[in-house]
Amino acid sequence: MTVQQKTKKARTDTAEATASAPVNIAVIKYWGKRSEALMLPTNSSLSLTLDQDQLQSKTSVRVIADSESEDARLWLNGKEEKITGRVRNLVATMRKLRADLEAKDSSLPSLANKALHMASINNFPTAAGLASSASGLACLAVAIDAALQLNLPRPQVSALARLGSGSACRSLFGGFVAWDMGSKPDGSDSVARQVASETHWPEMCALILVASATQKEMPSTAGMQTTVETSPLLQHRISAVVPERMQSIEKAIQARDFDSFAEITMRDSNQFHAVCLDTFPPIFYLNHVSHRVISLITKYNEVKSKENGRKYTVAYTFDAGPNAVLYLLKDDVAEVLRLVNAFFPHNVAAGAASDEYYGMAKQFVHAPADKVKAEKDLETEVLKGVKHFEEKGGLKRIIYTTIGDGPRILGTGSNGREVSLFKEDGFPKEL
Ligand SMILES: Nc1ncnc2c1ncn2[C@@H]1O[C@H](COP(=O)(O)OP(=O)(O)OP(=O)(O)O)[C@@H](O)[C@H]1O
Ligand SMILES: C[C@@](O)(CCOP(=O)(O)OP(=O)(O)O)CC(=O)O
Repeated sequence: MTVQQKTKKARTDTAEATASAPVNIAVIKYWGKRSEALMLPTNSSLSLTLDQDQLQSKTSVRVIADSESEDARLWLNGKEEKITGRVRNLVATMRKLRADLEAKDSSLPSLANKALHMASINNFPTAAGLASSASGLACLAVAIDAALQLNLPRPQVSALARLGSGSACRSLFGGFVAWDMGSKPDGSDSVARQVASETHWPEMCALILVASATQKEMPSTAGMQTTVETSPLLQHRISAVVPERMQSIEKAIQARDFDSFAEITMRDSNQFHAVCLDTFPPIFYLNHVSHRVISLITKYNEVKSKENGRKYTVAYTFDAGPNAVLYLLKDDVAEVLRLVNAFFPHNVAAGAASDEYYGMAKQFVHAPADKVKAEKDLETEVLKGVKHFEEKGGLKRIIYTTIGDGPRILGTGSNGREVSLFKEDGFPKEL
């Protein structure tokens, strides 16, 4: 082998990258597209990026150097998946960007027309209303960008991730992220941007009450399409509600004004589910457990307000599924968690072991002795005011997390061997 051949081989061998990306949970919900082809929304939205140390997608992408074909293959959680039209589009668009670079500079390794292997894992339930498509597609776009050595700026990777799933464009940034709907027909002004970084409001955190970890009946894509076609309430939401809410919630975030943030968040979740009910035929994402969570939080906010003078201590929000995401400040987590426990007692015998059920939330479960009496009184007052207290049935798991950063490149080329999801032969490692 000549020196030149060796250099070329070494270069093409390193065309692999592994990335991780976070989940984001919206407080102003995206629901509806004005262009399916360009993945453009009917309204702006805003989300909080959750810490990827708790919830994350991890994806490796490898360019198969000695391949003759332009195959693209995807393994999700260890199983090969059929590639959807959207992922195909994402891959084709990114390959085209690489081909343009190679056409301009013939010294670049040829990566654009080689087979691409993609492997991804989620460390939480997939397609269960926990925004796996957001972290998953964001991660894929970041890993392809690195594997194809495109080095695109984050806003451009965000726009590419959007082709895979709308909400994914927000997972490209940490902290508080807006997706401005834009108005141009080509979608060039429909972009995500960071409103405030993950360090802006360090007290903000989230408790996710998992009511179901199974796949939902109506996927978001199909659900929102039917809503756009049939719901008059959606039109009102788009024109008269969201524009004002986007401005108000951005202001609340900048000012760290939890009362305003919480009220807008809960109202927007309520309206999103009202729009689902206004869809014909109707879509139901909330279940009885979700309704019980709403009653509990509403009562708790009311009782707590007399004590701390704040209008709201906790804000709930629900995506396209029954799981509740509670946004609250760190100092209130322990009390809220113990209240949730009193309302939804965790039955170790019937469910997951305690560690699995609570995860990181376990640190908050036991009340310090000096708080026991005060908390018991508050608990009694809240619980006596909430209906359905005696009912059985409850939560599958509780996840405690904070606000986190955007995607991370975990390794590239031969420096990424240890973190890679691939074996030497370019096929996924056993999980
Ligand atoms: N890590 C991943 N890599 C690539 N694609 C993924 C990944 N995780 C999820 N997906 C894709 O996203 C789909 C799930 O999206 P869906 O919108 O149905 O659920 P969700 O994102 O969990 O819920 P929601 O967006 O309503 O909160 C999966 O079937 C898969 O096609
Ligand atoms: C309820 C939501 O979570 C809907 C998310 O929808 P998706 O982004 O999953 O839909 P597609 O763009 O069709 O892939 C609200 C939100 O995240 O803003």
